[in-house]
Amino acid sequence: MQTPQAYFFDLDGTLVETAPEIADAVNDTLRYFDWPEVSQQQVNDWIGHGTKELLIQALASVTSTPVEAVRKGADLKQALPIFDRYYQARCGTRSHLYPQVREVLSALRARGCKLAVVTNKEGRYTDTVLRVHDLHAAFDVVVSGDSFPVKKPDPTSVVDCLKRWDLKATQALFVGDSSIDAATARNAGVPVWLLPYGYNMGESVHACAPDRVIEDFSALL
Ligand SMILES: O=C(O)COP(=O)(O)O
Repeated sequence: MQTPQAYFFDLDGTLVETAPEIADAVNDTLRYFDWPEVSQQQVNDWIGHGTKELLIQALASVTSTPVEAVRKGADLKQALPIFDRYYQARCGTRSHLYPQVREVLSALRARGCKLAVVTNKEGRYTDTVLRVHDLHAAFDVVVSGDSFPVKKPDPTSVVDCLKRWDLKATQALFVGDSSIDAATARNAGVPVWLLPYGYNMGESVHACAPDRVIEDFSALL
C-alpha cells in the first residue's frame, strides 16, 4: 500500500467512544415515556446506521413492535424531539477520545495529509461531539449521515472528497470499526483498516476482512 495522502475516519467507536452517553440519552427518552430501559450492550450493537435508526431499534425493542411499523408510527415522531434534547445535553458527558487520536491526527495534519470524518451520525450531533472534544478544526471535511441523500456504505461522500482533492482511491485510507465502514471503503475502492474496540453490531472486525486490523491509532504513524 502507498503511504496515504488522505484519511477517512469513522466517528463513533473509531475516534470517540460515544456509546455510554448515547445509551444515557436513549434511556432518558424511554423513561420520559414510561417505557422500559435498554442495556448498554443493546445500544452498542445498534450503533452504525445513525442515531434515528438507533432510536427506531430501541423503540421496536421496548414496545415489541416490528421495526418497519415503528419507522412509520407516532411513537417515533413523539420520541425524536425528546431524544434530541436529551442527546444534545448528554454529548460530552460520558464520551472520550480513544488513545492517541489527537496526537495522530495532529501528526498526519503536519505531514500535509487530508483528513475527513465520515459518520452516519446526523450532522447536528456530529458537530456537538466534535466541538465538545475540541476536534471540530481537526478535519478538512466532515460528512454526516444527513450531509448527502445517501449515507455509508454508499461511497458517494468518499468519492466526492477524492475528486475534490484530486487523489486516487489507492492514495487514501479508510479507518473505521465496522462492516459498514469496510463496505464503504470497498465501494469507493479505498483500502480499509479496522479497530477492534468499537461498535460492529456484535461481530468481530476480522469477519469484515479489512486490509488490516490495528490495535490503536499509533499504527497509523
Ligand atoms: O451514529 C451512528 O449510528 C454511527 O456513527 P458512525 O458512522 O460514526 O459509526
